Amino acid sequence: MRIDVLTIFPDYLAPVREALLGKAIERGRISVGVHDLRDWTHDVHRSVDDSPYGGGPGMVMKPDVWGEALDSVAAEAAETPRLVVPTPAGVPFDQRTARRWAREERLIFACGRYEGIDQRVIDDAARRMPVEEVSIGDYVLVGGEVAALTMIEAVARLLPGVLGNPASAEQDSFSDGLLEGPSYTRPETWRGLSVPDVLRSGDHAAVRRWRREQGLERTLRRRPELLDTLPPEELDEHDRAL
Ligand SMILES: NCc1ccc(-c2ccccc2)nc1
Repeated sequence: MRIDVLTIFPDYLAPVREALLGKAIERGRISVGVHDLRDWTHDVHRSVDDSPYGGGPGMVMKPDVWGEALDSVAAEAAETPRLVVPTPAGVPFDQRTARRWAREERLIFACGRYEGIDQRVIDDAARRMPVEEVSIGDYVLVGGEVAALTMIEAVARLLPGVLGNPASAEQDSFSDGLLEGPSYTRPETWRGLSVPDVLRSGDHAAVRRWRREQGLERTLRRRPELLDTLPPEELDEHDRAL
């Protein structure tokens, strides 16, 4: 998969080259291009924003600069990219979306700053490629870079050869629609707290049952709404009895 990021703060994306994702890039599992939007300005001040039509606080990012930048980055490879625009006004990002995007050949993340990007940039891009305006939560950041980094990590970890142990991607929270239960490791007792006996019993069926019950109880307590969207076959009568 090729991922491109357009931003006026390219250094904000430096963490993508660290640790696990950095290894995946070195191994060629993904390639990540980070581009400075100002490279597509033509004025001496390299300006990327202007005052909003209709008045109001803050500035809006200029369509002409974004249009040229997106045309140029999209043309860098043959495949039609999917354009992702992080915004507080977007559709909520979730694990389903991460799994869907993990099947894409190319993603481009357009990181806005200020009050956001002139809407015509998105409308024009949608004539040539799929575009998704996506939110990672109901809060406002100062720009889209942190959101892009978050979504890049959520997608990249699902790609073959990125995670050391692919099984953990299958078993992590949300993979079966439930939250993950608690985890434990040595020592067996720590500050007077002991590991649940079942996990040391060697009874793998019992461990599986216990972990599912823990996930269900945690989901019921912390995110009951997730149970509404669970496919009916996901919950057997034992689960429902909890
Ligand atoms: N859903 C989180 C999120 C995503 C993007 C932004 C943002 C803020 C300012 C300018 C451009 C994007 N804020 C919050």
